[in-house]
Amino acid sequence: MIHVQHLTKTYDDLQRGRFVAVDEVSFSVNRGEIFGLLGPNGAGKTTVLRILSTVLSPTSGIANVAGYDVVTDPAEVRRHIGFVSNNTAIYDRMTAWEMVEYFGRLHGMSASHLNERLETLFTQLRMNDFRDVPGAKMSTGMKQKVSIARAMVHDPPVLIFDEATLGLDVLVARNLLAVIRSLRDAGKCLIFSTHIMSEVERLCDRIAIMHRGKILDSGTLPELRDRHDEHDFEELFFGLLSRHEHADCEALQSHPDGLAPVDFTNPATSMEARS
Ligand SMILES: Nc1ncnc2c1ncn2[C@@H]1O[C@H](COP(=O)(O)OP(=O)(O)OP(=O)(O)O)[C@@H](O)[C@H]1O
Repeated sequence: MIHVQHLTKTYDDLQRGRFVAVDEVSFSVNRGEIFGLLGPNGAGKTTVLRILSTVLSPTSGIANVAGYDVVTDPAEVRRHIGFVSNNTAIYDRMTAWEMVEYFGRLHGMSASHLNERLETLFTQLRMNDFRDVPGAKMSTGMKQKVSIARAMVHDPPVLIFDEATLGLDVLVARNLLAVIRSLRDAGKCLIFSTHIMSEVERLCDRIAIMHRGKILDSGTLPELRDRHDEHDFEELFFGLLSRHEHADCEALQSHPDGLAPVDFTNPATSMEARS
């Protein structure tokens, strides 16, 4: 369903010059699978997901979604995906029902089909008790459900969740993870980015660990544990990042203006091992 090969994105940054945000990234995601992209802030997760959703174009490499290339067939790609992030704007004056209906109309759905779909979605996501509540009066949990419903209204086979649990309270985040699991069980292809280790541990069928634009390793949790001879996922993760830092550091030794290594024992480093 999703095939990414040697995907690279560079930005021309005023401060950093030519900056490689995504560096030769390759992975595939199948139907009925949750693929987790795990990495600290700035790893390049959002950039990959924005390329997959056709918002950004790649500098090089291939990204194919549901059989369509993101560069040559962006409209078809958009028809086959739904995108959920943590900062989707919710219109204050529209009710939950109106908002999801509006997005269905944007996808060109007929009135009768749309009505049927809304009934199914509102029941599936348990949104019926707030279908007439306007955006301004919604809780964070309600807003997140509206974001998911409008990403799913056209019933896309691929769903992309970019740091979707960020800022949600524990209960709402837990409900969201349950929704994602049920979508996987219904055969959807899901890609889920986060910096929270326990979320990928509990949710994802396969995991790619990203750092500074590169995938350092990927596989199922048992595969990763075996390969690194480390059962504790947190240890495994930080060990992998540290080894990458040291390798980078050695490569940069001849460059006096090279980047300093990140101290992963420093609490300011943005990773979370939420239980
Ligand atoms: N438009 C841009 N111009 C220059 N650099 C950018 C731009 N967008 C992103 N970057 C840089 O690319 C790198 C990857 O950013 P990206 O947002 O993809 O990371 P991320 O893993 O999603 O982290 P976060 O959770 O912080 O968003 C970062 O160093 C970021 O500063």
